[in-house]
Amino acid sequence: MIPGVLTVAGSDSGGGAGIQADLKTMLALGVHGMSVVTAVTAQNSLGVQGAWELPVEAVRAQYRSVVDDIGVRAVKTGMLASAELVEAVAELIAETDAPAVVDPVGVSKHGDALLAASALDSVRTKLLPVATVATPNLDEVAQITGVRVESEGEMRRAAAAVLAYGPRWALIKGGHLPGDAVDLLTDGSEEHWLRAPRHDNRHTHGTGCTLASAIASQLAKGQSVPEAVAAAKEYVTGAVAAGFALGGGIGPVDHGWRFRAGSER
Ligand SMILES: Nc1ncnc2c1ncn2[C@@H]1O[C@H](COP(=O)(O)OP(=O)(O)OP(=O)(O)O)[C@@H](O)[C@H]1O
Ligand SMILES: Cc1ncc(COP(=O)(O)O)c(N)n1
Repeated sequence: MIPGVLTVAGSDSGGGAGIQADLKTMLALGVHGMSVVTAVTAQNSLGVQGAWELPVEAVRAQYRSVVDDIGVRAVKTGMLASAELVEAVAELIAETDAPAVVDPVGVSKHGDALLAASALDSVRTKLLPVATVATPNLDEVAQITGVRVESEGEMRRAAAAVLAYGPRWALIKGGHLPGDAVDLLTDGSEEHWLRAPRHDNRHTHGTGCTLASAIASQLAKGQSVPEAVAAAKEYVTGAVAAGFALGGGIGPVDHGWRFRAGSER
């Protein structure tokens, strides 16, 4: 049976991040991708030109349609836009018997807000406690916990601050630090450092969404959290290496890099 994975996230019209990145990642990793759209963005390689949230009822209905009939082996969350949506999604996850990967998306690569400032408290107190793995980048760590990380050594303190809100595991993404692309995965007792060479490629739109969806896909296939994160890191590293120009700004990572390996693009 092909395991089903559900993404609860915003739509990126440019196809590089959000729901579109999630579904492409799921296809590439051999699971059946399903989606709950929380918001629609008008977005391209230059930034986010507009964003519209869906009513909470529309989000609940999509989620229930999928879970009640088809069932899910893992859930991934991305852009949730408002406190109301964060709380509704946290309640739905709490009722679901499947691991949840929470990417607490705050701002886009271009600095456009994808989460209201008034929703931060709901992320801390409602969403993080139901996460199996939380995957904040360093800006999100600072917003959520107040801990500012400027070197690899400080990532441990950031992880402890995130774990204090209750996720089972924290994956602190060091993609924004100079040097190797280093992430720290920990549950407070085990510690796994994931290190990959930094690819000098500006076309990295969608890295965070891709990594979180890849983790959810691997969990759905039955891997443990450390195994799933290691496999997801390898997938996102290849996708960043193959990221390509599209439009006039930051292009997307290549979700199909493994299909294209050895063939002409
Ligand atoms: N230039 C790069 N080369 C290799 N890996 C990278 C690069 N940039 C980011 N990564 C990796 O991509 C994953 C996502 O990390 P990042 O910190 O970029 O997340 P994010 O900030 O949520 O994404 P985004 O910056 O797209 O919003 C991490 O595993 C990170 O180490
Ligand atoms: C709808 C939507 N969701 C999320 C992101 C962040 O993207 P990422 O952190 O993967 O680059 C985005 N730009 N747009």
